[in-house]
Amino acid sequence: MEFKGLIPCYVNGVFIDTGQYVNNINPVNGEVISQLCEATPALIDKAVNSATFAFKGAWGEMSVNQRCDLLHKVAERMIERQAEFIEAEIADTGKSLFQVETIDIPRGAANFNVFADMAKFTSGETFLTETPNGEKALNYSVNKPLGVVAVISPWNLPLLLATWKIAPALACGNCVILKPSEETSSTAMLLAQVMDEVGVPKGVFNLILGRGSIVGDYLTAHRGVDAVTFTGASATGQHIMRSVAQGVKPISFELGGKNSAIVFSDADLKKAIAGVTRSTFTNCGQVCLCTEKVYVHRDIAQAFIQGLKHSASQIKIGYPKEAGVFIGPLVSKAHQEKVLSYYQLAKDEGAEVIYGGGVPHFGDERDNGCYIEPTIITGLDDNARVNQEEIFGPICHISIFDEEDEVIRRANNTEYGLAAAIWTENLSRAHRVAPKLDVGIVWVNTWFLRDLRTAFGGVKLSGIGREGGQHSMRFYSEPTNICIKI
Ligand SMILES: NC(=O)c1ccc[n+]([C@@H]2O[C@H](COP(=O)([O-])OP(=O)(O)OC[C@H]3O[C@@H](n4cnc5c(N)ncnc54)[C@H](O)[C@@H]3O)[C@@H](O)[C@H]2O)c1
Ligand SMILES: N/C(=C\C=C\C=O)C(=O)O
Repeated sequence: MEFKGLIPCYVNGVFIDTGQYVNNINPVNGEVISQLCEATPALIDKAVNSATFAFKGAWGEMSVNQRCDLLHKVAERMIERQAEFIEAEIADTGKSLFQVETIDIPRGAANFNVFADMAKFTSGETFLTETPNGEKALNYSVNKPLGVVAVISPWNLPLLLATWKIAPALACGNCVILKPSEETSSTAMLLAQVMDEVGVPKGVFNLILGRGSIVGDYLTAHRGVDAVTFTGASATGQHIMRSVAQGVKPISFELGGKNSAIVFSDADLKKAIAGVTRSTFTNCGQVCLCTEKVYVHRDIAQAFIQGLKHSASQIKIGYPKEAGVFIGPLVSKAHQEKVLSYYQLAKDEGAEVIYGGGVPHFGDERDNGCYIEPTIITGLDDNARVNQEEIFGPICHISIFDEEDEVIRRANNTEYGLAAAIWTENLSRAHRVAPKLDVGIVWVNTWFLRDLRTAFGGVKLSGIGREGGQHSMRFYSEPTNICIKI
């Protein structure tokens, strides 16, 4: 069935035009490029029933090796079709070709390979028990899947963040219902096609599309959903927590951040400038791990600030496929307005704008898009709203510090706790400072360098739980301990 210009849902192995639509906008020029088919409550019920049936049937009866072989086939087919995935991701997000072909799509496929391998080597535990009164027993555990898992993903790294959850959930034997962001559903539809092509049994993977406040809400509260894994804003996470409370369902949350980069006087200045440029402006600042607060030691502050300003001025903004373009537009008009409101707030709060602060003028269709200038500001107090609230755009505030204990306290002065980056050539200092930062992830002399076996997630308003490696295996399964008297 051809869905010209439509992005259909995918339920129980069938692509479905629901007859109610949400526009999909190209953030480069503001034009409608397609329409996603918004799921109805009846279709969501059908998705939950199909997933439950598959969980108890074809998928539940499949061996780990058979399941994981299929997931490797999904990754293989995604790579075969990567050109289509690249086109779709760029159409929805406007992000640069460089980013999509080096991060978004390769990681989308890698997530399936890594967790398919991991599931084959994940075991239970065994204990031979001898009690004080001489009884003996064998204790062993078996890991069982949760059942039907709702995956709700954001618009900033659409394919990467959806498959970061789908892959381990399926590898552990669960069935999945994916609700991607209504801003970026195209690669999710391609993923459904790939699942269909490689023969993932119907009902194992389902795709329901539409607005989070309507479709997402109905899904998370659904009695037939056994667990929810969510990546998105902290406020949305709070709402979902209330929805799942009734059923006391397992939740895994990757939420917002207000991340610091700390540049010590003994940093390699060139590396630090390049690193903070990447950590602030990658994906137009739309990565939960991005830096929005920079603390630089007084001794190198002026050199660092001039260097970062020059580095920001070299960033090429433009069409996604234009040679040398590092960043494109923000994802939507609404998000552009949100980020611009923080640019204005910073000025109202008395910030000094070192670089940027507005909207680039192209003199063509891009002026109808959602572009924004990379921006560097300074001069605000740590407790200013701009230094406390997540902006999720290409902006950082630079503060100067003198002492190590001072900067640790200031970097921790936030309700979030996701990530931080430390720049220092003194590794004793790095090992001393990193554990004192109240975050889930610390990078030293690098940023966003990822080993998928490591714990990924945050504390405080940045999330609940960890995913990655065995952390994912543990979240997407439940152990049953069995005690046999000997
Ligand atoms: N910690 C991380 O790994 C991580 C990664 C990416 C984005 N984020 C955060 O996500 C935010 C930006 O992404 P966003 O705007 O898509 O977030 P969002 O919370 O608005 O939306 C995320 C997803 O939740 C859905 N949703 C919205 N309201 C819902 C509801 N009431 N019930 C169920 N689902 C609902 C949306 O449709 C979307 O699919 C930022 O705060 C960013 O920090 C965090
Ligand atoms: N979860 C991951 C990245 C999250 C990025 C947030 O925007 C990852 O790299 O696995």
